[in-house]
Amino acid sequence: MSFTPAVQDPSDPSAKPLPEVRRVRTHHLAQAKATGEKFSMLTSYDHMTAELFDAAGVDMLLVGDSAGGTVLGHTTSLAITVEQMLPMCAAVAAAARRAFVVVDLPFGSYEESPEQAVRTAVRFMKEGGAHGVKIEADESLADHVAAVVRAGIPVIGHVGFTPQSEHAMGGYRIQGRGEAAQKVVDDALALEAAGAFCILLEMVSAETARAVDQALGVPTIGIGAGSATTGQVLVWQDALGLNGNKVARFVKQYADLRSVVSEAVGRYVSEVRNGSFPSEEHTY
Ligand SMILES: Nc1nc(=O)c2c([nH]1)NC[C@@H]1CN(c3ccc(C(=O)N[C@@H](CCC(=O)O)C(=O)O)cc3)CN21
Ligand SMILES: CC(C)C(=O)C(=O)O
Ligand SMILES: [Mg+2]
Repeated sequence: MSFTPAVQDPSDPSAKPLPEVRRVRTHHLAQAKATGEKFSMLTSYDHMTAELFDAAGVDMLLVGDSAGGTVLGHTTSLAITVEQMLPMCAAVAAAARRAFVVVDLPFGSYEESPEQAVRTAVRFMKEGGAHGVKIEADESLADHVAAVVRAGIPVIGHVGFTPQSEHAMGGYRIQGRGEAAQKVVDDALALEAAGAFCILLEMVSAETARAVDQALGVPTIGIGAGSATTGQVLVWQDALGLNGNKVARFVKQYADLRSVVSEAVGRYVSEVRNGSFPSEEHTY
């Protein structure tokens, strides 16, 4: 998405001072669907990656509950709490100049009632500085989404494979195959009717994702959902090759940060061991 310049080469001598950056807004994402432009989303859980990804032109930053795995070392999406995610959200929001910052409502923080969903979403907007929230929901939670929307909070509805329901779904499985495609379409339509400004599709066939995108007026974001969606999202540690675990087939690795970091840290360790660091120039 290109409505405002996002990237500038700092070594370009003809570069003008950075213009005021215009924030990505929900209507820009709606426009992108209308004009056939694509937009990018990447997760971020801290200030420095948020600043980097924002400056590199990422349109939306997601403070995902995937932080449970990538930051806290959990093996499930179920354990991370609101109290753990709030400071991550605040750190990302403080760094994002252009990107639209979305935070996941974690498992257990929105299912009880529309009131609970509003209360949690308000905390992320107020204390976390988020610009919107993402809620894993099907048709049956549409009234929770509607209540959050009524509070003036932009909501992304997350359908298809929803990791917080992994036990109910029988594990990490591709959703919406064959006859199950209609359920994904119905869930997405119900969340759109509830006021969601965007629908995220996780691990559904490209065919199902295309059907959902065509059925909806609002834009879609995909992860493991093919290329028909208006936006794409990946977990940053997966996309940049920092994740040492096996990553899903939908991940493309744009860098190999593990080898960059291992090599650099290895040199640091050996220079400390052999006394060559610190040298004169790093000494007062
Ligand atoms: N680091 C990380 N990356 C993610 O993409 C991610 C998270 N964490 N946490 C929350 C959810 C869970 N996600 C995942 C994680 C793994 C698979 C996976 O292992 N998929 C396999 C099997 C799919 C199948 O055939 O049913 C694959 O090889 O793609 C899928 C989605 C996506 N999200
Ligand atoms: C994988 C994305 C969509 C997510 O929900 C997360 O990072 O938690
Ligand atoms: Mg999530």
